[in-house]
Amino acid sequence: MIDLNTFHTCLAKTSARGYDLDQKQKEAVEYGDGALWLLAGPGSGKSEVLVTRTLKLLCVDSVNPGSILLTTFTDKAARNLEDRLATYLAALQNADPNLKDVDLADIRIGTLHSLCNEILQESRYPNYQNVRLLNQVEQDLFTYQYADISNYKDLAFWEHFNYAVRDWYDKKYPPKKWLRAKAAVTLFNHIVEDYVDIQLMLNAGGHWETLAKFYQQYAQALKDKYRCDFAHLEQCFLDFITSDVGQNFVQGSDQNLPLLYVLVDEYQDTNPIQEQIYLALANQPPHNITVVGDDDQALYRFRGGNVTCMVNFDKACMTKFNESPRKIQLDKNYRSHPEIVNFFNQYITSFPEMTQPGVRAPGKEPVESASSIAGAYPAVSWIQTKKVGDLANRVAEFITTHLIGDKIISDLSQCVLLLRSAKDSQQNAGQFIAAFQQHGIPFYNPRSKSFMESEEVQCLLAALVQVIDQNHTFQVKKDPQSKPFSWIPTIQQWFNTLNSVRNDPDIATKQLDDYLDKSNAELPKICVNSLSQKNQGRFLNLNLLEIVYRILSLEPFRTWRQEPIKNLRLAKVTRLFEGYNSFSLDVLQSNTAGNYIDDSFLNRLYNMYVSYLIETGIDDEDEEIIVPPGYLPIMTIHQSKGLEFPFVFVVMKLGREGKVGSAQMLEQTLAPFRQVLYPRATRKPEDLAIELG
Ligand SMILES: Nc1ncnc2c1ncn2[C@@H]1O[C@H](COP(=O)(O)OP(=O)(O)OP(=O)(O)O)[C@@H](O)[C@H]1O
Repeated sequence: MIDLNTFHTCLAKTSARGYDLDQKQKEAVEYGDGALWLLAGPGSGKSEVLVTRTLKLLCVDSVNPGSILLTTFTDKAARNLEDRLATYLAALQNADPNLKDVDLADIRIGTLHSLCNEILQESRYPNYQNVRLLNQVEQDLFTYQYADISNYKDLAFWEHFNYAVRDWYDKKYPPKKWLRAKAAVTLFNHIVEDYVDIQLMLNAGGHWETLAKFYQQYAQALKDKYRCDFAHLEQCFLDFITSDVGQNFVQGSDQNLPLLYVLVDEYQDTNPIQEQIYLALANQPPHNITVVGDDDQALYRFRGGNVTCMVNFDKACMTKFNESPRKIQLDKNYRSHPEIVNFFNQYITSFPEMTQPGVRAPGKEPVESASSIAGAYPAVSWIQTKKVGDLANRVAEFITTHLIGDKIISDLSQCVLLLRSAKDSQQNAGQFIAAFQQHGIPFYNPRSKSFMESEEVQCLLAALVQVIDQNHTFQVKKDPQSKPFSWIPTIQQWFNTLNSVRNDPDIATKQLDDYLDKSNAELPKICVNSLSQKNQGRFLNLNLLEIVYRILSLEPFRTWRQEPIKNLRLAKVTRLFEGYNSFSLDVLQSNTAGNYIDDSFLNRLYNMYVSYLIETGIDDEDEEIIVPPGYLPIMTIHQSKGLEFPFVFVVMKLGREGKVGSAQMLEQTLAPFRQVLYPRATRKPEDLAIELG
């Protein structure tokens, strides 16, 4: 294989990384056997080090790729690791043809969920046989349909867990069914991910006991119906890995190589059950586990990420392996101007809560500036106004007169505007968009419209409703209290959007018009005619998903699907229908006379599925954003993760830092029920630390 010096020299070439690693980075790459705890500051090259360490194992130490598991928090980050590995390996293979047999395809690389699923299937683990893995939407639908908690209307119970209920405005009444189902999903996921001892919760009595029983019913329903959600996938994997069969997997067998190295990126976003999994995977001496993360960049608390795992990795190793990990702090920042680094150091310790013992990783030194960016200019400054509109105007003026006027940037895509939400409503990006338009600043805001507000999604849904509900019966549907359903105006809005598209002379809608007219008249007839065919009764062998596919094959959807953002959204609707379809609830049915689709079918569709889309909204945070030249991008901090910009505007409300978020409330209230690996402190504030460019 290749020797260490040649390895470093080759990667430092411009054809690969383009710079040599510093001493601490190299130390981390070269570290031998045992647990390694890499505490990294922002822009300190942590992913770079993890990738280089993996390659060093492969190319210098000749470790078989099949013995390495490399994981991170999101699919996007996993793809990024894969890309870097492939680029650098190609450079190494060029330098040394002996490395040509190193095959990255054999590394187990991906998010933990994807790896757990893959390994359990490969190993044919009996408890995970013939199980359908539910995605987020399917878990919501499952809970709505099969979890008893969704029908539980006890006001005192929901008040007790009110921090888990989103958008519950009228607290005089229990939350509506969809809000209850969504809150239940949050609570159940946390129970599993926080590694809660359900017996402790049962013993606690009162609302906790009620919750524990509801959880047990939900977990049983999953089993009975051969479904599994992501949190239970992790639990199942932990059971597997700690079983004899699982130990065979870790130690190697005829079927697979032993798992010798576990490397985890973004460890600050790990949750307690994942922590258990990683420790179990590395349970064999010499415990080759490397974790990399920055406890000041824990962004995914709302998805169950729990920064205490990163902060206490030493305690976890001591408890589990009776050994301390080697701690290396990557404390040089290669990305930002020294003034930004200074600002960051002060900002992060400016909250009293962040200086409490056990809240940040022990002995963490301030970040040192090491970037080549220099110059005596105010690298950090702020604009403070009372009204958002004034702020938006000042930002727009700053961009036109200073950044462009003084030639600080050569292209708008070198800046980014970061907001809590990029939606174009007044309280979010709306006033910035107005100010940019006024100042002639082209902007790129792919998430300006929420998923459900976008033209293509509304048209697709309206077209589907038009096909199956030709009489627009949705307009007169009433809830159990005989009040019109709150989602009716939204469906009407979809129709307004569809009609304006159909009336637009510049958009080709002939195919769609024909299909809608024809299917409208024919669909119920086909349903009723199938009565005579092969005992199909009044059911038609056609489901909603097939109608969705049909609509998508017509203009204007064909053209829309050529546009990446629209295509992503349309594909997502299709996936949503696939999820709905998997419940086998949507068998199309007509009335006996064959002139309209049966009401019970429509009621289920509207009450369960359409109201889900409308009331809970769809999250499209994770899609990759590619910023086009010439445009100023607007995005959320989560969307910007992994991207670099020379100039960053961060919009924040002063004073919100002390607010306790719902995820944090969950973390704190569940803490007494958690199975204790070691004692840990929890953080008080929302702890959102962000890096300026
Ligand atoms: N030793 C080094 N010399 C010069 N540049 C470096 C060095 N190490 C890292 N960099 C550069 O610093 C930047 C940050 O690297 P990388 O993206 O790996 O950091 P990170 O710690 O994962 O970032 P983040 O904090 O955003 O997660 C990159 O542009 C990288 O090329």
